[in-house]
Amino acid sequence: MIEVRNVTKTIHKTEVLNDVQFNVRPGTITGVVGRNGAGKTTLLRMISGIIKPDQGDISVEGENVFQQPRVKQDIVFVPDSTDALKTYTVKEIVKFYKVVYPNFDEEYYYSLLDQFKFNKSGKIKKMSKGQKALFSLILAFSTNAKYILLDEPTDGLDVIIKKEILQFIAEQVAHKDVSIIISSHRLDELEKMADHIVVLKDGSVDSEVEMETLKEQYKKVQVAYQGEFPQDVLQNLEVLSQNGRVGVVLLDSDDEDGEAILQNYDPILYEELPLSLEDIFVAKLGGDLYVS
Ligand SMILES: Nc1ncnc2c1ncn2[C@@H]1O[C@H](COP(=O)(O)OP(=O)(O)OP(=O)(O)O)[C@@H](O)[C@H]1O
Repeated sequence: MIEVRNVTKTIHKTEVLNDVQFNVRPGTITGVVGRNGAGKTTLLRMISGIIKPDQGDISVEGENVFQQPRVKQDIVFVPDSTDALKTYTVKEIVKFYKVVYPNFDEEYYYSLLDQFKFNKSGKIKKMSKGQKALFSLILAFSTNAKYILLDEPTDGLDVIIKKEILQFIAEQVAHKDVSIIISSHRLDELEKMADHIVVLKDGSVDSEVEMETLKEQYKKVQVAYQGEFPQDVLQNLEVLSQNGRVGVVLLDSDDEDGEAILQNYDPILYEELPLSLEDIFVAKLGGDLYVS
Protein backbone atom coordinates (compact mmCIF):
# COMPACT_ATOMS: atom_id res chain seq x y z
CA MET A 1 0.00 0.00 0.00
CA ILE A 2 1.09 3.58 -0.65
CA GLU A 3 0.15 5.92 2.18
CA VAL A 4 0.23 9.66 1.59
CA ARG A 5 -0.11 11.43 4.92
CA ASN A 6 -0.69 15.17 5.41
CA VAL A 7 1.65 16.17 2.63
CA THR A 8 2.32 19.88 2.17
CA LYS A 9 4.70 21.50 -0.29
CA THR A 10 5.53 25.09 -1.14
CA ILE A 11 7.59 25.82 -4.26
CA HIS A 12 8.89 29.35 -4.83
CA LYS A 13 6.45 30.77 -2.29
CA THR A 14 3.47 29.03 -3.97
CA GLU A 15 1.70 26.44 -1.88
CA VAL A 16 1.44 23.62 -4.41
CA LEU A 17 0.11 20.88 -2.11
CA ASN A 18 -1.75 21.37 1.13
CA ASP A 19 -2.37 18.57 3.63
CA VAL A 20 -2.87 15.89 0.99
CA GLN A 21 -3.87 12.50 2.32
CA PHE A 22 -4.99 9.26 0.63
CA ASN A 23 -4.03 5.58 0.21
CA VAL A 24 -3.37 3.42 -2.82
CA ARG A 25 -4.35 -0.19 -2.20
CA PRO A 26 -2.39 -3.05 -3.78
CA GLY A 27 -3.69 -4.24 -7.14
CA THR A 28 -5.84 -1.19 -7.83
CA ILE A 29 -5.91 1.76 -10.20
CA THR A 30 -6.14 5.14 -8.54
CA GLY A 31 -7.01 8.14 -10.67
CA VAL A 32 -5.76 11.55 -9.57
CA VAL A 33 -7.98 14.08 -11.32
CA GLY A 34 -7.59 17.83 -11.34
CA ARG A 35 -7.43 20.83 -13.58
CA ASN A 36 -4.14 22.19 -14.95
CA GLY A 37 -1.99 23.37 -12.08
CA ALA A 38 -3.92 21.44 -9.40
CA GLY A 39 -0.69 19.77 -8.25
CA LYS A 40 -0.94 16.32 -9.88
CA THR A 41 2.59 16.17 -11.29
CA THR A 42 4.10 17.49 -8.06
CA LEU A 43 2.21 14.84 -6.10
CA LEU A 44 3.36 11.98 -8.36
CA ARG A 45 6.97 13.20 -8.32
CA MET A 46 6.79 13.28 -4.56
CA ILE A 47 5.37 9.76 -4.25
CA SER A 48 8.18 8.50 -6.45
CA GLY A 49 10.75 10.15 -4.18
CA ILE A 50 11.96 12.80 -6.64
CA ILE A 51 10.98 15.78 -4.47
CA LYS A 52 10.47 15.92 -0.73
CA PRO A 53 7.41 17.23 1.04
CA ASP A 54 7.88 20.13 3.48
CA GLN A 55 5.58 18.36 5.88
CA GLY A 56 3.94 14.95 6.00
CA ASP A 57 5.04 11.43 5.04
CA ILE A 58 4.81 9.10 2.11
CA SER A 59 5.32 5.40 2.69
CA VAL A 60 5.29 2.34 0.45
CA GLU A 61 4.58 -0.98 2.15
CA GLY A 62 5.13 0.83 5.45
CA GLU A 63 8.57 2.19 4.51
CA ASN A 64 9.20 5.89 4.15
CA VAL A 65 10.10 6.76 0.54
CA PHE A 66 12.73 9.29 1.62
CA GLN A 67 14.33 7.29 4.44
CA GLN A 68 14.56 3.94 2.64
CA PRO A 69 16.04 4.43 -0.85
CA ARG A 70 15.41 0.72 -1.50
CA VAL A 71 11.69 1.55 -1.75
CA LYS A 72 12.40 3.32 -5.05
CA GLN A 73 12.79 -0.09 -6.73
CA ASP A 74 9.09 -0.57 -6.13
CA ILE A 75 8.04 2.63 -7.89
CA VAL A 76 8.30 3.83 -11.48
CA PHE A 77 7.31 7.34 -12.43
CA VAL A 78 6.38 7.84 -16.08
CA PRO A 79 6.43 11.58 -16.84
CA ASP A 80 4.25 13.07 -19.54
CA SER A 81 7.34 13.71 -21.67
CA THR A 82 10.08 11.30 -22.71
CA ASP A 83 12.69 14.07 -23.12
CA ALA A 84 14.93 12.52 -20.50
CA LEU A 85 15.21 9.31 -22.54
CA LYS A 86 15.56 10.75 -25.99
CA THR A 87 19.30 10.39 -26.62
CA TYR A 88 19.22 6.65 -25.95
CA THR A 89 18.37 3.71 -28.14
CA VAL A 90 15.77 1.16 -27.18
CA LYS A 91 18.61 -1.23 -26.24
CA GLU A 92 20.78 1.26 -24.32
CA ILE A 93 18.01 2.36 -22.00
CA VAL A 94 17.73 -1.16 -20.58
CA LYS A 95 21.20 -0.87 -19.00
CA PHE A 96 20.16 2.23 -17.07
CA TYR A 97 16.87 0.77 -15.99
CA LYS A 98 18.55 -2.40 -14.73
CA VAL A 99 20.68 -0.35 -12.34
CA VAL A 100 17.62 1.04 -10.58
CA TYR A 101 15.29 -1.91 -11.20
CA PRO A 102 17.21 -5.18 -10.71
CA ASN A 103 14.07 -7.20 -11.53
CA PHE A 104 13.76 -5.63 -14.99
CA ASP A 105 12.41 -8.35 -17.30
CA GLU A 106 14.39 -7.97 -20.49
CA GLU A 107 12.67 -10.85 -22.26
CA TYR A 108 9.25 -9.38 -21.57
CA TYR A 109 10.46 -5.94 -22.69
CA TYR A 110 11.64 -7.22 -26.08
CA SER A 111 8.52 -9.33 -26.55
CA LEU A 112 6.33 -6.25 -26.03
CA LEU A 113 8.50 -4.23 -28.42
CA ASP A 114 7.99 -6.99 -31.00
CA GLN A 115 4.27 -7.10 -30.35
CA PHE A 116 3.96 -3.37 -30.97
CA LYS A 117 6.37 -3.45 -33.94
CA PHE A 118 9.07 -1.19 -32.52
CA ASN A 119 12.46 -1.02 -34.21
CA LYS A 120 14.67 -2.59 -31.53
CA SER A 121 17.81 -0.78 -32.58
CA GLY A 122 16.05 2.56 -33.06
CA LYS A 123 16.60 5.77 -31.10
CA ILE A 124 13.85 6.95 -28.82
CA LYS A 125 13.97 10.47 -30.22
CA LYS A 126 12.98 9.16 -33.66
CA MET A 127 9.69 7.78 -32.39
CA SER A 128 6.40 9.60 -32.93
CA LYS A 129 4.69 11.15 -29.89
CA GLY A 130 2.29 8.21 -29.66
CA GLN A 131 5.10 5.65 -29.98
CA LYS A 132 7.07 7.44 -27.25
CA ALA A 133 4.06 7.30 -24.95
CA LEU A 134 3.57 3.59 -25.56
CA PHE A 135 7.30 2.93 -25.31
CA SER A 136 7.54 4.58 -21.88
CA LEU A 137 4.73 2.37 -20.64
CA ILE A 138 6.42 -0.77 -21.98
CA LEU A 139 9.60 0.29 -20.23
CA ALA A 140 7.76 0.95 -16.97
CA PHE A 141 5.81 -2.31 -16.97
CA SER A 142 8.98 -4.28 -17.76
CA THR A 143 10.60 -3.16 -14.50
CA ASN A 144 8.34 -5.42 -12.42
CA ALA A 145 7.92 -2.55 -9.96
CA LYS A 146 4.85 -2.86 -7.75
CA TYR A 147 3.67 0.71 -8.24
CA ILE A 148 3.54 2.56 -11.54
CA LEU A 149 2.79 6.27 -11.59
CA LEU A 150 1.58 7.61 -14.92
CA ASP A 151 1.43 11.36 -15.44
CA GLU A 152 -1.21 12.18 -18.06
CA PRO A 153 -0.34 9.10 -20.16
CA THR A 154 -2.67 9.94 -23.04
CA ASP A 155 -2.39 13.72 -23.11
CA GLY A 156 -2.16 15.09 -26.64
CA LEU A 157 -2.50 11.71 -28.38
CA ASP A 158 -4.95 10.83 -31.13
CA VAL A 159 -7.95 8.65 -30.31
CA ILE A 160 -6.50 5.48 -31.82
CA ILE A 161 -3.22 5.50 -29.90
CA LYS A 162 -5.09 6.70 -26.80
CA LYS A 163 -7.32 3.64 -26.96
CA GLU A 164 -4.32 1.38 -27.53
CA ILE A 165 -2.57 2.84 -24.51
CA LEU A 166 -5.57 2.58 -22.19
CA GLN A 167 -6.09 -1.00 -23.32
CA PHE A 168 -2.42 -1.79 -22.73
CA ILE A 169 -2.63 -0.40 -19.18
CA ALA A 170 -5.82 -2.37 -18.46
CA GLU A 171 -4.23 -5.61 -19.72
CA GLN A 172 -1.13 -5.07 -17.61
CA VAL A 173 -3.20 -4.58 -14.48
CA ALA A 174 -5.28 -7.64 -15.25
CA HIS A 175 -2.21 -9.87 -15.63
CA LYS A 176 0.32 -8.42 -13.19
CA ASP A 177 0.43 -7.79 -9.50
CA VAL A 178 0.76 -4.06 -9.93
CA SER A 179 -0.92 -0.90 -8.64
CA ILE A 180 -1.24 2.18 -10.76
CA ILE A 181 -1.75 5.86 -10.14
CA ILE A 182 -2.87 7.76 -13.22
CA SER A 183 -3.13 11.51 -13.27
CA SER A 184 -5.48 13.10 -15.73
CA HIS A 185 -7.79 16.03 -16.29
CA ARG A 186 -10.15 13.68 -18.15
CA LEU A 187 -12.74 12.11 -15.88
CA ASP A 188 -14.29 10.17 -18.74
CA GLU A 189 -11.05 8.29 -19.41
CA LEU A 190 -10.42 7.45 -15.81
CA GLU A 191 -13.89 6.27 -14.93
CA LYS A 192 -13.60 3.31 -17.26
CA MET A 193 -10.54 1.98 -15.52
CA ALA A 194 -10.05 3.47 -12.05
CA ASP A 195 -11.13 1.73 -8.85
CA HIS A 196 -10.59 4.83 -6.78
CA ILE A 197 -10.55 8.50 -7.71
CA VAL A 198 -8.87 11.32 -5.82
CA VAL A 199 -9.92 14.79 -6.91
CA LEU A 200 -7.25 17.43 -6.40
CA LYS A 201 -8.29 21.04 -6.39
CA ASP A 202 -5.83 23.87 -5.80
CA GLY A 203 -3.39 21.50 -4.12
CA SER A 204 -5.85 19.83 -1.73
CA VAL A 205 -7.91 16.65 -1.89
CA ASP A 206 -11.36 17.95 -2.68
CA SER A 207 -13.06 14.56 -2.71
CA GLU A 208 -12.33 10.87 -2.95
CA VAL A 209 -14.59 8.26 -4.46
CA GLU A 210 -14.69 4.49 -4.76
CA MET A 211 -16.04 3.65 -8.19
CA GLU A 212 -17.73 0.42 -7.10
CA THR A 213 -19.96 2.08 -4.56
CA LEU A 214 -20.37 5.37 -6.36
CA LYS A 215 -22.43 4.14 -9.27
CA GLU A 216 -24.71 2.16 -6.95
CA GLN A 217 -25.33 5.30 -4.93
CA TYR A 218 -26.99 7.27 -7.72
CA LYS A 219 -29.23 6.82 -10.70
CA LYS A 220 -29.89 8.98 -13.72
CA VAL A 221 -33.41 9.16 -15.08
CA GLN A 222 -34.83 10.74 -18.20
CA VAL A 223 -38.41 11.92 -17.71
CA ALA A 224 -40.94 13.64 -19.98
CA TYR A 225 -44.29 15.13 -19.04
CA GLN A 226 -47.43 15.79 -21.04
CA GLY A 227 -47.62 19.44 -20.03
CA GLU A 228 -44.98 21.88 -18.82
CA PHE A 229 -41.96 20.45 -17.03
CA PRO A 230 -42.93 20.60 -13.30
CA GLN A 231 -41.38 23.43 -11.28
CA ASP A 232 -41.43 21.09 -8.29
CA VAL A 233 -38.93 18.80 -10.07
CA LEU A 234 -36.77 21.72 -11.20
CA GLN A 235 -36.66 23.25 -7.75
CA ASN A 236 -36.36 20.20 -5.53
CA LEU A 237 -34.35 17.66 -7.52
CA GLU A 238 -30.92 17.59 -9.18
CA VAL A 239 -31.87 18.30 -12.80
CA LEU A 240 -28.83 17.72 -15.02
CA SER A 241 -30.52 19.07 -18.13
CA GLN A 242 -33.97 20.13 -19.29
CA ASN A 243 -35.31 20.90 -22.70
CA GLY A 244 -39.02 21.66 -22.96
CA ARG A 245 -41.00 18.77 -21.54
CA VAL A 246 -38.00 16.44 -21.22
CA GLY A 247 -35.47 16.45 -18.42
CA VAL A 248 -32.62 14.34 -17.04
CA VAL A 249 -32.53 13.99 -13.26
CA LEU A 250 -29.89 12.60 -10.92
CA LEU A 251 -31.27 10.88 -7.82
CA ASP A 252 -29.78 9.03 -4.87
CA SER A 253 -30.72 5.39 -5.48
CA ASP A 254 -32.67 5.23 -2.23
CA ASP A 255 -34.33 8.66 -2.55
CA GLU A 256 -37.98 7.65 -2.29
CA ASP A 257 -39.16 11.23 -1.79
CA GLY A 258 -37.43 12.34 -4.99
CA GLU A 259 -38.90 9.40 -6.84
CA ALA A 260 -42.36 10.37 -5.56
CA ILE A 261 -41.92 13.93 -6.87
CA LEU A 262 -41.09 12.59 -10.35
CA GLN A 263 -44.07 10.22 -10.31
CA ASN A 264 -46.55 12.80 -8.90
CA TYR A 265 -46.79 14.50 -12.28
CA ASP A 266 -47.48 11.27 -14.23
CA PRO A 267 -44.48 11.18 -16.57
CA ILE A 268 -45.21 9.97 -20.08
CA LEU A 269 -41.60 8.78 -20.27
CA TYR A 270 -39.47 7.41 -17.43
CA GLU A 271 -36.22 5.77 -18.41
CA GLU A 272 -32.99 5.05 -16.50
CA LEU A 273 -29.88 6.16 -18.38
CA PRO A 274 -26.27 5.01 -17.95
CA LEU A 275 -24.59 7.12 -15.29
CA SER A 276 -21.22 8.74 -15.90
CA LEU A 277 -18.76 9.93 -13.32
CA GLU A 278 -18.96 13.36 -14.88
CA ASP A 279 -22.71 13.52 -14.10
CA ILE A 280 -22.00 12.91 -10.45
CA PHE A 281 -19.17 15.41 -10.25
CA VAL A 282 -21.16 18.07 -12.03
CA ALA A 283 -24.19 17.60 -9.80
CA LYS A 284 -22.63 16.80 -6.46
CA LEU A 285 -19.17 18.24 -6.42
CA GLY A 286 -19.33 21.73 -7.75
CA GLY A 287 -20.40 22.39 -11.28
CA ASP A 288 -18.06 22.10 -14.19
CA LEU A 289 -14.91 22.62 -12.19
CA TYR A 290 -13.72 19.09 -12.78
CA VAL A 291 -14.73 18.60 -16.35
CA SER A 292 -12.17 18.87 -19.08
N1 LIG B 1 9.44 23.92 -10.00
C1 LIG B 1 8.42 24.73 -9.84
N2 LIG B 1 8.58 26.06 -9.68
C2 LIG B 1 7.56 26.90 -9.51
N3 LIG B 1 6.27 26.52 -9.47
C3 LIG B 1 6.02 25.23 -9.62
C4 LIG B 1 7.07 24.26 -9.82
N4 LIG B 1 6.49 23.02 -9.94
C5 LIG B 1 5.17 23.24 -9.84
N5 LIG B 1 4.89 24.53 -9.64
C6 LIG B 1 3.54 25.12 -9.50
O1 LIG B 1 2.77 24.23 -8.76
C7 LIG B 1 1.43 24.18 -9.24
C8 LIG B 1 1.05 22.75 -9.54
O2 LIG B 1 1.83 22.27 -10.64
P1 LIG B 1 1.71 20.77 -11.16
O3 LIG B 1 2.55 20.67 -12.39
O4 LIG B 1 2.00 19.85 -10.04
O5 LIG B 1 0.16 20.69 -11.52
P2 LIG B 1 -0.61 19.69 -12.49
O6 LIG B 1 -1.91 19.43 -11.84
O7 LIG B 1 0.25 18.52 -12.81
O8 LIG B 1 -0.81 20.58 -13.76
P3 LIG B 1 -0.88 20.16 -15.32
O9 LIG B 1 -2.16 19.39 -15.50
O10 LIG B 1 -0.92 21.50 -15.98
O11 LIG B 1 0.34 19.37 -15.64
C9 LIG B 1 1.37 25.11 -10.44
O12 LIG B 1 0.84 26.33 -10.00
C10 LIG B 1 2.82 25.25 -10.83
O13 LIG B 1 3.06 26.50 -11.42
